[in-house]
Amino acid sequence: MRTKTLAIVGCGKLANIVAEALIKGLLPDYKLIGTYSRTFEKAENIAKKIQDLNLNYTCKPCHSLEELLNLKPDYIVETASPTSLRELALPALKNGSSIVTLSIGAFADNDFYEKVKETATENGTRVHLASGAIGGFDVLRTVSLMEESEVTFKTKKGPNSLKNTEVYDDALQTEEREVFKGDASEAIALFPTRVNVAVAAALASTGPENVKVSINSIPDFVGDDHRIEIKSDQIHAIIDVYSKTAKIAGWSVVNTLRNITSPIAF
Ligand SMILES: NC(=O)C1=CN([C@@H]2O[C@H](COP(=O)(O)OP(=O)(O)OC[C@H]3O[C@@H](n4cnc5c(N)ncnc54)[C@H](OP(=O)(O)O)[C@@H]3O)[C@@H](O)[C@H]2O)C=CC1
Ligand SMILES: O=C([O-])CC(=O)C(=O)O
Repeated sequence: MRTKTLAIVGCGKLANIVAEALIKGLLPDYKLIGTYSRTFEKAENIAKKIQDLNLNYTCKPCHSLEELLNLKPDYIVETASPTSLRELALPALKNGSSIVTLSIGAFADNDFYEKVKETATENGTRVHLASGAIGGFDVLRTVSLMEESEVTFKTKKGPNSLKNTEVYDDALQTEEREVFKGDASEAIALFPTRVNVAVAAALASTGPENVKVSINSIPDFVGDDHRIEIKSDQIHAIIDVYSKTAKIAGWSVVNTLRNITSPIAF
């Protein structure tokens, strides 16, 4: 398979996991040719790590999305935010770049989701939703094809990860509480960068307005636990993923990129 060119948008913690995996040789089918982040130095940091390898290509830190798109990467890894995905998806897909994204919450907006599908189809490009901090998209999608189902999504978080949201108050440090109950669209509207996983599970199954989401704050809880349950006439499946940190989400991008070029796809 021809080597694919790759670019990264949003050069924070998860992007660095992807870059380190590439440096370790885990993404042999890709050349990382460009980086872009709101803070230029962060794009430079990753680009420098690649340049220091003295490979036969250049990794360019970009000052704007437009500059990055001009590099015409085959794939763009988006590890910035749902707002960033909204900004880049259509221009990237029209530019001939497929996208691997973690900011799946942006697709809770059905009009945007449909426009993305249409644009990708028209331009022969694709959007890959990385599994992030959850998994089981295969079983969710398969059951949804088979028959009607009900899907619930229950998350446990520590109170500190809810700071700077409107549900946070200091009492959460000592008392367990359900801080949100609603559907996946309402959840991402309230927590724009914290429940991409709920929208991802919903898109893989019954849709953001049909998946019932519950978020529970537990004192001293470290990490996140996401429990997805799908029930239909024939199937009852539970996908429960605890992660101490969000690193699994960065690794899921590496896994997705490997799957794209692998002769055996999972
Ligand atoms: N699906 C999933 O399971 C998960 C999804 N996520 C998603 O992944 C994203 C990245 O997570 P993480 O790496 O931990 O976060 P970080 O904050 O460490 O990194 C995000 C980076 O993207 C940059 N950025 C933010 N907005 C924009 C923008 N509009 N244009 C360009 N750059 C931008 C940030 O700005 P700057 O350069 O100024 O620092 C920062 O460097 C999260 O926002 C979340 O949406 C996260 C965890 C799990
Ligand atoms: O890390 C997690 O558990 C989930 C997360 O941030 C997201 O879905 O945006």
